[in-house]
Amino acid sequence: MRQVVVSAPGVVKLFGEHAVVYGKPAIAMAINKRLRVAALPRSDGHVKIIARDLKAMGLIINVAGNGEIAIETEYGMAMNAISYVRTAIEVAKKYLREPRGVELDISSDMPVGAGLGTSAAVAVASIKAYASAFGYHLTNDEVASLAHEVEKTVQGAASPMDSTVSALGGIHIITLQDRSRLSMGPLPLVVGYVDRESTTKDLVNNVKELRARYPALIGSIMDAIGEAVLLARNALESNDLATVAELMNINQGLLESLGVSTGRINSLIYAARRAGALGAKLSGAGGGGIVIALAPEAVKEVKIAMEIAGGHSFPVEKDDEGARVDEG
Ligand SMILES: Nc1ncnc2c1ncn2[C@@H]1O[C@H](COP(=O)(O)OP(=O)(O)O)[C@@H](O)[C@H]1O
Ligand SMILES: C[C@@](O)(CCOP(=O)(O)O)CC(=O)O
Ligand SMILES: [Mg+2]
Repeated sequence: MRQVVVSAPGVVKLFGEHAVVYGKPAIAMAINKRLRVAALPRSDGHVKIIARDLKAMGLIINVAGNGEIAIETEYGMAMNAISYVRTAIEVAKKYLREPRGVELDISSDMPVGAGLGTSAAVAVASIKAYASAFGYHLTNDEVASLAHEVEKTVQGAASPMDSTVSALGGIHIITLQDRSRLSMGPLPLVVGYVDRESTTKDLVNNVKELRARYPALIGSIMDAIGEAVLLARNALESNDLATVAELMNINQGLLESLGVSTGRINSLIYAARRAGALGAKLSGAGGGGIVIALAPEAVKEVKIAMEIAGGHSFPVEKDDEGARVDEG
């Protein structure tokens, strides 16, 4: 029995979120913020999940007459919160054909459910940690496709974007069938974030409903997002940051028209642009959550401006390494 610790990076979506679910390309980058899963095999066959970053949901506290305290959380909410990890273990067990018990202890550098791809990172790290704890070596390609299965199962419709980039690291242009790693210089991004009320699953579903109501119109918006992604690829590869930033602003306008931006997100975006960001957009499913700002000359100013506008903020860089065994 040995403990194994695996980490996987978070993912910022530079271009193309939502439209990627409908077959358009998207560009996403692994960042230097990680989620870690320590896996320890158990001989009793039980799966125990210690999720240190999840907030207790629907807390029920019962204090008896004798002072004894019983604490519960609302069952359905707790099951939802843990659904990615549970499904990751189910998928890994099926793949390894040898169900075994494990204790998973999860901790993360990132806000949960804000657009940094933590659902994919937790699936990637849990699958790799579970397999490694029992002596199986899964390649990061295998982990990527298993984690995509997890995202599809829990989210409903899900692209392979976050699962691929978290497993492999670096920056990739991705479609439903294909991916290619981009080679480019450093990209100085500042993340700002506000709380997100909805999950990615709900936001993807909102866009699906909008598309069903206005198929041609939403189809053209998604075509335009796809076009922006292709232009952005060229700009990134030729290190033309001014064009990258301009395309980020255009992509933001298109996301706004898909109904996934919010007033608070827009406040951060405009604050970042006023403070010197060349481009800023929401990143991920939206509905709150994170904004990314490209500010080569004004990282500090943009960080402060987004904080004054009511967000939390931190700079991020590209991480070329994907999922890795850190210990064990
Ligand atoms: N540290 C964590 N521990 C356990 N589960 C996590 C953790 N981080 C994320 N998750 C899972 O991922 C879900 C958030 O996924 P999602 O709504 O897709 O947002 P995002 O992927 O942008 O962070 C959480 O509700 C939880 O199920
Ligand atoms: C909206 C979407 O394009 C990205 C969602 O990213 P996140 O879960 O918000 O980090 C959905 C997907 O690609 O599966
Ligand atoms: Mg997610």
